[in-house]
Amino acid sequence: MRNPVIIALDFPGKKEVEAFIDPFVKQKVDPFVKQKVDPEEQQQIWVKVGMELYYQEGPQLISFLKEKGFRIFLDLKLHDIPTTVQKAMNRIAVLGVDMVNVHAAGGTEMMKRAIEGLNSGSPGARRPLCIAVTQLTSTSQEMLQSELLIKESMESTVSHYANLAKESGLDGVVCSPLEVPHMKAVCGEDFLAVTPGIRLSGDNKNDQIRTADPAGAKKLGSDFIVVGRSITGSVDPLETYMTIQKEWGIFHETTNC
Ligand SMILES: O=C(O)c1cc(=O)[nH]c(=O)n1[C@@H]1O[C@H](COP(=O)(O)O)[C@@H](O)[C@H]1O
Repeated sequence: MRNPVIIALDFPGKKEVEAFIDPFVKQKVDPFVKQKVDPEEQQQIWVKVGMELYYQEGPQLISFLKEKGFRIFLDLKLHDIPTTVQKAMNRIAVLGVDMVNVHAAGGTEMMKRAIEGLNSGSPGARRPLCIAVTQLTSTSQEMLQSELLIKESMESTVSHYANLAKESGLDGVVCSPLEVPHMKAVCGEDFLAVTPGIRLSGDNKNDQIRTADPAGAKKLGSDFIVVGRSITGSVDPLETYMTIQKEWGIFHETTNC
């Protein structure tokens, strides 16, 4: 079964989140919207809570979203010395979120200790998936070379960071859909590719550089797509979510449509 689209809740506070999720909750929308499916097969909607929202609302917002039945990717992109990251991950695990992330640039020791922190904070429970940001989707090949002084291609750099993440015991990486085939060839099909930088054709790219549309991301092998402004900034977010789910292929693999 495909993973549903992850909606990036990039809002300043809970008030805006409540207004946004209201139609989703009211219609009890699931990723197979408008299709009759066996309730057993229904999946929960995934949302991503990032720095802006979490720094404003804190752990209470996570409890609120969990009570509403959402699955949660807590995107705080940890990047610090290993001990600090381990201790922070122990606290994050206690929140009971489904997915968390670090920057692979923190190195293998930091990533291993992130997993240790998550394990120690999830006794008896399944630890959250932990993925590593390889290169932000706002970084261009030109920036990679001129600002970060990385001479390799974007694809090789992403795959190298992904390999370090795999060696450190992580579950996958964040990259753009464009690097997924190379990354999977290096790390294997089972190593997760979570890909932001998703735009519908005609959408403003804003600050994203390495982008693809949902169908393109599917073709390139992404496991999860993360979509923010294309949904949150649209006139009818629920309708746009459904359109993206369809392009992403949810219907295709679960119904006869
Ligand atoms: O880790 C992330 O989620 C992330 C990594 C990355 O390389 N690029 C990236 O855009 N993101 C996040 O994905 C979301 C993309 O939002 P939109 O550009 O509005 O679709 C934002 O919340 C970003 O913080």
